[in-house]
Amino acid sequence: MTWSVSAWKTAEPIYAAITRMPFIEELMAGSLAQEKFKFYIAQDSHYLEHFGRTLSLIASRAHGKDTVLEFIRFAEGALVVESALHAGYFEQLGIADKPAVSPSCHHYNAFLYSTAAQAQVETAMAAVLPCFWIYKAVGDHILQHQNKNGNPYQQWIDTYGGEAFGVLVQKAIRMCDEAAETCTPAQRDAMTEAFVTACRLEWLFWDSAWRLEHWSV
Ligand SMILES: Cc1ncc(CO)c(N)n1
Repeated sequence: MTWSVSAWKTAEPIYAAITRMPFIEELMAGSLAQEKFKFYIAQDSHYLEHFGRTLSLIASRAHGKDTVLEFIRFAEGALVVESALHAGYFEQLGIADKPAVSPSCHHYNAFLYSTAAQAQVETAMAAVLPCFWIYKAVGDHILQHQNKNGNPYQQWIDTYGGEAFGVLVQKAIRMCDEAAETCTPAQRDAMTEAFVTACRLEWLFWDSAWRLEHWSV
């Protein structure tokens, strides 16, 4: 069994829980309160900036020029393409200034930075994989089950459920599998642990938007 198949199996209950989250169910129905989506998009624009920086840090540590180049392109995608999507939403939703980073957004980015900086690079690659794979799976899940009539969040759904994002996700999965082949069983376990933690943080990110999370002090 490839590393990615076994990692996904381990994380499957987390993915299943994500598809049942009220944030995702209401996004799919188009009934999600605009306030919650606004909170999500504003935090996600913080997230994507740091995610892009994390990807470039991984690029600099990757083995092999092809992997370096792929991660440079991923970083560019996160910073340029996705921030354009957000700029559109910022205008549409009337978000003037970015709010302070929420605790969960901070936590997720700090996990990615510390893993990218300190863990073995294969583990760092596994830590960023859910950012691709969970979004693709959620995008596909929504496209399959939704009623498309006038959903105000259709652009978001089409971005992650679409073909172009799917190609990137397949590349990210393949590079992790190739990296895992060079690892010992203990190193593969470390990759899986990082993957599962990031899946939990994906859950937390949506949950924090649903709760309009803020710092208590
Ligand atoms: C929190 C989060 N994870 C993953 C993605 C997809 O890149 C995103 N936009 N936001």
